[in-house]
Amino acid sequence: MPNPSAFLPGPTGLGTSAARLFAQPAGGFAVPQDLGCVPGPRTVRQPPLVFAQRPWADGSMPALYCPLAVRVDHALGELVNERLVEWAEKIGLHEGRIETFRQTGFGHLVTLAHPDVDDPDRLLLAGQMNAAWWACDDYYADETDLGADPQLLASRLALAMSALDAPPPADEFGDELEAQLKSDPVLVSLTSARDHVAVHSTPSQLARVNLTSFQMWVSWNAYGAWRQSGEPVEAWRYLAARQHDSFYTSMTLSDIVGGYEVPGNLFYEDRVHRAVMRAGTAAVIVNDLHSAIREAADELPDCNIVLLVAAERGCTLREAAERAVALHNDIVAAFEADCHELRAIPSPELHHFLWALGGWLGGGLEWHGTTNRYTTEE
Ligand SMILES: CC(C)=CCC/C(C)=C(\C)COP(=O)(O)OP(=O)(O)O
Repeated sequence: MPNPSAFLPGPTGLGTSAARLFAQPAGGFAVPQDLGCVPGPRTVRQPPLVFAQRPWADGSMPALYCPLAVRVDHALGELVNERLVEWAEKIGLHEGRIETFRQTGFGHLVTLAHPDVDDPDRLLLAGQMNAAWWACDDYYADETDLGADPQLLASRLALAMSALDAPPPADEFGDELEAQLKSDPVLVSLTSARDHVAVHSTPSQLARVNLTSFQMWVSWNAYGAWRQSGEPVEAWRYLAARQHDSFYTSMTLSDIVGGYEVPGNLFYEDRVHRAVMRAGTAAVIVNDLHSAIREAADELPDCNIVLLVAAERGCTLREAAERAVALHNDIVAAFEADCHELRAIPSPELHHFLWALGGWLGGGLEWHGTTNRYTTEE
């Protein structure tokens, strides 16, 4: 892969020298006490992240400042993707659309996004969880021709919560719920993916995945309400909701897939939380940039930062996309600075996790540029 920084000018602010993340721990603030850090070296593959100006789409847009993909292993991605397709077929997810699902390549996404992990089974759990979230997104929230309906959204998402976190038995009421949960492949996919996550996670990590899903769905309910009322949505309001509806959700899997745990009190420590949110938001702006055209085509267009900025400012889609790129780049530069600052916290798990977020950013951009999800019509 060519190094884009070789032919594109680098940014003038943060990260310009930055080819090497984590080379120099920064000091300057007190190390929090009692955060449950587990000291000690880890022997995992973590080559230094290389932040660079990366061309995207047809190369005519301003570059995205983002780590390079750490690992591009097509054969491993294909293996994970085929296992994911087998799983989807078994539970009836995407019936009649399985070839489209195969081509979307979520197995490739997770292989790119978790570059520290070679184990196909651990990558599969990420593929299953992401595929299940995306199935909710497509069938419940976004794709009108797949049955998404804003009037049904909140009720469907309430059941999705039960699919991830089933209530205790409640006599005949519980039986009815169980029958419902088994009747919809989207819900089955959530339960099945969650069960696989549970095999590899601590109770606290599993609860983190559940609760992060639920907070994401609150934002989806807001989008559903906006679609129903037809009220104009300001870009700032959308971005605020997007914070909890971002690839932050996917990134909560990174330590589970990697076989370690960022302790809860560290994961939710303010500065760490902000860094993780920045990474999730930057990654999802990449998604909005790639999906703007497809989302505009739905009869009930989806919220998307490019479309909203264009509508709000009366500018062209290209100008709006340029604004989104600039925002993305600022957020990634701030994330990069966070990573340097957080080196001062003596937790190998945290350092691994921050590295993994950078890996996710790099792999996520790679996948968005290669999947056919945003380029082909069904
Ligand atoms: C975490 C996860 C995979 C959730 C699915 C929904 C989500 C946050 C995205 C994939 C990004 O949002 P969007 O709905 O715009 O995604 P698509 O453009 O439909 O792929």
